[in-house]
Amino acid sequence: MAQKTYLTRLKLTDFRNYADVGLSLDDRHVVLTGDNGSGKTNLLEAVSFLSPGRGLRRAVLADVTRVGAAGGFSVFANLEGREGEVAIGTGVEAQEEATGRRLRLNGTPAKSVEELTDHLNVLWLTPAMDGLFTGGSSDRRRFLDRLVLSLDPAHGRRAADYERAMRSRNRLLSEGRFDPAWLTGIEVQMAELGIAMAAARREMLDLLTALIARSSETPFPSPDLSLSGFLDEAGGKPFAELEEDYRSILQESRHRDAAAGRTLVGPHRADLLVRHREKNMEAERCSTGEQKALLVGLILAHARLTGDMTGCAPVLLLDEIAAHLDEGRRAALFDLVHDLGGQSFMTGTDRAMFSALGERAQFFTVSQGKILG
Ligand SMILES: Nc1ncnc2c1ncn2[C@@H]1O[C@H](COP(=O)(O)OP(=O)(O)OP(=O)(O)O)[C@@H](O)[C@H]1O
Repeated sequence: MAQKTYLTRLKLTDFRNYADVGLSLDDRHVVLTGDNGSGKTNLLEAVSFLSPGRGLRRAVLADVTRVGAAGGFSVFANLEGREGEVAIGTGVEAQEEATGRRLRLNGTPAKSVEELTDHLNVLWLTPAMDGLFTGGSSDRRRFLDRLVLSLDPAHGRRAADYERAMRSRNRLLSEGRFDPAWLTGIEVQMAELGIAMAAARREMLDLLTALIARSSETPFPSPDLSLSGFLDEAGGKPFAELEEDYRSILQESRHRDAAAGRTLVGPHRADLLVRHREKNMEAERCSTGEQKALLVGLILAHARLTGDMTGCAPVLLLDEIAAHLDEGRRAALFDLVHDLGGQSFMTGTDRAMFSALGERAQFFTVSQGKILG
């Protein structure tokens, strides 16, 4: 059984519609109910700031600070983390909003937000992700990379370095500076990073596929997962060969890329393909309800994999998860979430929808930026 990581306290200052709120928690799941616009998703977003990145809304920091506040916001959390008790503080001061948020661990400034993953993993499912299968490939790629990140924290750095190298190559090509030594240097770096990124994605999907194959049946369909759009014929080729393949593709496509104004081949063009296994149908052709169920199945499988691989069950943020499920499916979902062994935060407008959780959850009512017990 994976170790449980859980929040024991959360305090928000000038965060979205919260001026100043504190919440004391035990290790059970957290159910937040309240009217539309009361602040439920905002609270989940605050918890998502306990992981690297821009949180579950991919927010611009300036939008997070409460309208009307003097400037800046903060999120403080105490948690029982992977390495024991830890106090996490993150936020920005008024004048820093453009530069990125600060992070303190036990009162000491952290070197980078990646250090958060030493203490916990936070995963989420929100209604904004409902269009994942029908929308553009960049959303699926971002989704895929977040899945990888929870198992392989170095993936974020690799992807950022790859993007940076690609941007410098694009700049050189667009300026017509075909300096072979310079371009080759960048392309070697892109090949190394790009193949490492592709390999990390593939490895995560292989692990997830194996986990799904050995899981017992649930009311949520099994997703079949694959990648396309970058070195699709790679098969079991060794890394060094793949790097050389990609490097020579880059070299040969300099003029084509210069004309296109972008790099046409690379892991930044890959796509996550999802199929509904039982129906043998692409996810984008499934009904809205089936797509949601597939996504739930995928997130739960990934949460389990994260627990298995890291030894720590993730904190799971499930926004409006119960809304469209019948009573039986809702109860089954709660059992599956509980079996993951972690602390989950769930939101909805109606407390009665969560009654099947019983004593497994602590309940709060959210009202106009206030939290009532
Ligand atoms: N920076 C901000 N300052 C003040 N209020 C904000 C800020 N950003 C968002 N809000 C407000 O916060 C309110 C609560 O939003 P939130 O998305 O948390 O609601 P919710 O309870 O999840 O509602 P729903 O059930 O409709 O999803 C919204 O009315 C929104 O306008």
